Order: sequence, then C-alpha cells, then structure tokens
Amino acid sequence: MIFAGGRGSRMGNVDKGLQPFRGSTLVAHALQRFAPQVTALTISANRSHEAYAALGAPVLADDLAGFAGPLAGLQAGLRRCATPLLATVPCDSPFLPEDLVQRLRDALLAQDADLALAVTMEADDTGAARKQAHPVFSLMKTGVLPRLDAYLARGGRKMDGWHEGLKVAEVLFTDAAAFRNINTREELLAEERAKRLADLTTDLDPGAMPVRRARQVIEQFVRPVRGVEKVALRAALGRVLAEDVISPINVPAHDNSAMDGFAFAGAQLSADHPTKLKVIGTDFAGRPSGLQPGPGQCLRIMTGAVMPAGCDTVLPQEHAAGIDDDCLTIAPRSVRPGDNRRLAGEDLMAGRPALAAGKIVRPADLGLIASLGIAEVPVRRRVRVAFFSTGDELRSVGEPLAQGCVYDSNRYTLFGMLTRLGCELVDMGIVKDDPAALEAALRDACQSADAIVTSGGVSAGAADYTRDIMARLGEVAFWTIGMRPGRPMAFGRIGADGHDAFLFGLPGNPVAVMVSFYFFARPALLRMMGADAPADLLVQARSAEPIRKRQGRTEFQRGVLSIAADGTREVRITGAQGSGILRSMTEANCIVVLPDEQANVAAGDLVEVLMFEGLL
Ligand SMILES: Nc1nc2c(c(=O)[nH]1)N[C@H]1C(S)=C(S)[C@@H](COP(=O)(O)OP(=O)(O)OC[C@H]3O[C@@H](n4cnc5c(N)ncnc54)[C@H](O)[C@@H]3O)O[C@H]1N2
Ligand code: MOO
Ligand SMILES: [Mg+2]
Repeated sequence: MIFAGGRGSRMGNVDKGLQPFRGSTLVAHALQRFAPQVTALTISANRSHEAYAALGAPVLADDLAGFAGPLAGLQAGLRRCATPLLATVPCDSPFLPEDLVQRLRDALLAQDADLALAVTMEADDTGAARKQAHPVFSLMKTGVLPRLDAYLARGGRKMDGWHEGLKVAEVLFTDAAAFRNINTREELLAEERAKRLADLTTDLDPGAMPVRRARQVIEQFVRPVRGVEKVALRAALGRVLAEDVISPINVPAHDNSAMDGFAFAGAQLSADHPTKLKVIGTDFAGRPSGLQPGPGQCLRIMTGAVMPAGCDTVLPQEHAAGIDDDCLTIAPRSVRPGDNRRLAGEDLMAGRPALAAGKIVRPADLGLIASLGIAEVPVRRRVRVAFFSTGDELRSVGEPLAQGCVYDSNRYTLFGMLTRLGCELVDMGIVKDDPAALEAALRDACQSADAIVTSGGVSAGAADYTRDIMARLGEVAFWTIGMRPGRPMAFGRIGADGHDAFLFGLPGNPVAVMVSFYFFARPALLRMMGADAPADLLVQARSAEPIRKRQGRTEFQRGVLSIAADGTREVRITGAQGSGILRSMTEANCIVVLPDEQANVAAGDLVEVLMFEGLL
C-alpha cells in the first residue's frame, strides 16, 4: 500500500502524490520503485481517485472520515488485504530502497515478528549518531488489525503509537537518503533543480571547465525570484520592471509644433512665387488662441503648441523671407507641406508597450514613464544576497592587524559590486576556517537569502573546509575553470530547514573574487533578478604592448583604455597581474578579455576589452 491520502498541508493542501517530479509525479516514482517488490498494489487516497487509478493500481479511501492520517489508510488496507503480509510506503519518498520489502520480510520471518520497520542512523545536533525509525516504511502481518482498530477507536493517530504489545523487528538501512521525503514545495523545487545541475554537467569535466560552459550551466540552473512590488516612480531607478509598461496615452497627445514660427495649411504654398499669409494671432505651448487660420492666413506658433485646426506645416521664424506688420512672406521652396510638425503618438502610441518587462530602469526610462503620467511601477522584488569571507588570517577594518594576517578586502569589493547590481545585502562578516562555524553560517544564509556569495576556501588547501560543508548541504559542483585569475569555484544550491539558496563559492584571492563575480555571479544574479542580461559588450582596441598569454584558457587582464594620438583606441595592461594584486583592478578602467584560443599578443594586435563604466 502506498499512502497518498494526506492533506498535503505543507504544500498548500495540494495532492502531494500528484505533484510533478522529474518528468512524472512523486507517486509515480514511489510506485516505480515499490511495485516490483510486492505481489499486489493499492494506493490509499481520499481524493483525486481517477488520477491515482490511472497509475494502474486500485485506489482505496479511508473508512474513517476526515483525513485521519496514514493509520486510517492502513486500517482500510488491512481490512481488505488478500495477502498474509502488508507492506507500506509513503507517496512522497521517490528514492525508497529497492530491497526494502525483501529485507523487511527476511527480518519479520527470522524474528517471527508481527511487524518490521526500517531504521537508519542519523547524526543529531551534536554530531552523535542517533537511531531514526521510519514506521511508514513497514511490513506487517494482517493479523495485527484488531490492535490497530482498538488504537484508532481510542483516538490514537501516531504512526507507531499502536506498536505497543506487538513484536517489532527493526531493520537497519545504511542509505538514510533513500528515506528522504518531500514535504514542501521548496523541497520539491529543490529536488527538481538538484537533478538539473547534475544533468547539465554530465558531459563536462569539473577539473577543466571552459569559461563559456560554466556560464551556460549557471545561467540554465538559476531561477528568477518570484515576488513583485509596486514602487513610486523614482524608487524604480535600477530596479527590474516586472511587467510591460503599456502606454495609457499618446505621447505627444496632439500634433504640435517642433519650431517657433508660423503655422498654416501647407497646400497653399507655391513652388515658384512667394506665398503671402496674414498673421491672425499667436498660439503658445499650453495656451492656444482658439483661432483657426483660413485660406491666406497663418498663426504665430511656439514650439510645443498644439497645431491649430486646418494647419499641417510650420515655417521656422528665421526662415521667413519677410514679416511686415501682420503679413508673412514665404520664399518658394523654403518649407515643404507637413514640415516641423510632431505627430500625436510619434513617441509612444496609446495601448502599445512603452517598456518591456525585464528592463532595468535607467534615467531615460524614468523620464519616459513620467511622460506617460504613471506614478507607480511594478518591479521585481530585490534579490537578497548573503555574503561572507572565510579565513583565519582575515581581520576586519578597525581591528589591529596581527602578525601574518591581512585585512578582509573581499567583503568590501563584494559589497560594492552587489550594491551596484541592486541586490539587498546580508553582510555576514568573516567566518573562521572552522567546519562548525562554516556550516552554521551557510545554514543561516539559506534562511535569509536567495543567493550566497562566499570568498575563499574553495581551493585544495588543508584549511579549505568550505567545499566539504557546501557539498553536504546540497548539490554543489566544484570546478577548476580554464581561466586566470579565478580558477577554482564552487557553484550550486544548498538548503537547510526547507529554505534553499544558490551558492557562489568564489576563490579567495582579491582579484580572482572580483573577476569570477563579474563573469559568473553577476549574469546569474541578473537572471535571478528577472533582468534581461545582454551579452558582454566587448570593444576592440589595439594593444600598446605585447601581452604574454597561454593558449587554452581565458585570461582577464586589467587594462587602461585610452584614445591614442591618431584617434584610435589603445589599451595598456596595468602592470603586475597577480591575482592578489588588487591595485591592478583599481588602476584599470577595463578588462582585456583574451579568449581560450588566443596565444601571445604582439604590440599593435587587436584585443577585446570590457569597459567598467559607461554612462550611468
Ligand atoms: N595547490 C594549489 N594551490 C592553489 C591553487 C591550485 O590550483 N592548487 N589555486 C590557487 C588559486 S588560482 C587561487 S584563486 C586560490 C584560491 O584559494 P581559496 O579559494 O581556497 O582561498 P584561500 O586559500 O582562502 O585564500 C587565497 C588567498 O586570498 C587571500 N584572501 C582570502 N580571503 C580574503 C579576503 N576576504 N580579503 C583579502 N584577502 C583574502 C588569502 O589570504 C590567500 O592569500 O588558491 C590558490 N592555491
Ligand atoms: O583564482 Mo586564482 O586567482 O587564478 O589565483
Ligand atoms: Mg585555499
């Protein structure tokens, strides 16, 4: 019997067994593992009978009313069981052991027990081993029914509450993970994603990961955060639009003059004689005269004033051949019909998208939204990023610098980069090279953040515990990337207590942390923010000097781009390029990106650079 009769209350009262999982449903996975182990199968369910029946097994509702729990399902099952033994598993444990029933049966018979159940050994909070019983994974003689009936009649509902007085055989399984069940939507999503990271990297060597592939995997693995908030227009600066901004009006709302001059009907212009028109009044922007020029007449008009009825052309005042009192003379061919008139809706048409969802709001967008008269904008909620530095040698600014120590600079560069990106920050300080402290910090970060960025400890040093702990908390890949700087990196998703977060374990060296942030974490975070991340806009420049470069890896050299005497772009490397030399970053205004296939660069060769700043 597969228990699928719960309320799914921790999943928002959905039918848990029917939740999609790895291409089918949770229950289909449990069934696939369980069916070969038994002679006949029943699904215990109190709703969605048709969907469960479609799996090919009879569906049995509780005899007791009101979702009384799995024991009610067990009771109904025992009452109708045609075999001498009944085995049970839950619908939300897709990884259940393939030898579960065989081993339970062996123990039941060997010990002449009434019931056999699975147990595993698990570490408790102090790290000590503790026995964990799994009474839902059990095998029992059908003769136990009267005892269960009596327990339920007394109001008992605990899964193992009725075992008292029964002879119970405990069977130790070593693979605790096989009994993992999925209780919440987050866990379900987490499992889905975890599968995908493994899938995405099956054909890749983690020890020789090309930059391009690592970026692809990361991009495919992360997911935009959900959640939208409405903010006042100014507060939208730098935020990501959650929906298209649809223009409620035409901008401009009316045809209007693009020049200070004279408005009239263009049809009266003559191609070979001067045209003479009588000026009958003046229209100002926002202050129309209400006059309507007839044939032989015109109006003085100011830039932005609505075109008077019947007029389609404006002659700029400086192009007039003559103005005598109230008479305007226009020379032949000095203006064409329709000139200098701005059409209604030529900037933005009512009903059309003015800005697309996913756009990061820049100053021009603020102005554009204002031009539509819109005061509030729906934006994605900010992505929360927890970050910390690891290393016993690190000291915080303000502390004395002991022998052999360095000040923590990574947390400041990360602060700057994350702030510029528009993330909400959770600065977790420095974490010592101590497994318990690292684990506590990572678990804590999972609770509060969508993404975690750490620096240090991802290489192979004796104090680099970060890797082990990260791997234990979720699915994390450890890559050696074909690049310099920034070779080692950890990426994945970790979880604790039902909360999970994407993890970027960046290398400790101060330049490496920045380069790997810019080229891996930044595009991923943009995707999490729901933003359209355009490809890196590289520009070409002439290298002023030779650059040593090894083929087969991407090198990110720090450079200064300038305009040479002949007006062309020229780039010069900023001295020593060691990955601990942060000065190479502060002196630079760009990064020279030398791709895998590139060998040594000769002076005068063209290279590609990525600018640090554009117009902000
Ligand atoms: N045998 C090998 N050793 C190393 C390799 C390797 O492949 N084989 N890779 C090197 C590369 S490349 C890098 S990058 C680093 C990465 O090491 P970790 O990520 O484990 O970082 P740490 O060992 O913790 O620190 C490295 C370096 O950076 C300094 N650091 C760390 N955090 C900060 C901070 N917050 N502020 C300022 N400076 C920091 C730290 O003191 C170390 O000097 O490994 C190489 N080794
Ligand atoms: O990541 Mo390391 O920086 O290549 O020195
Ligand atoms: Mg290290």
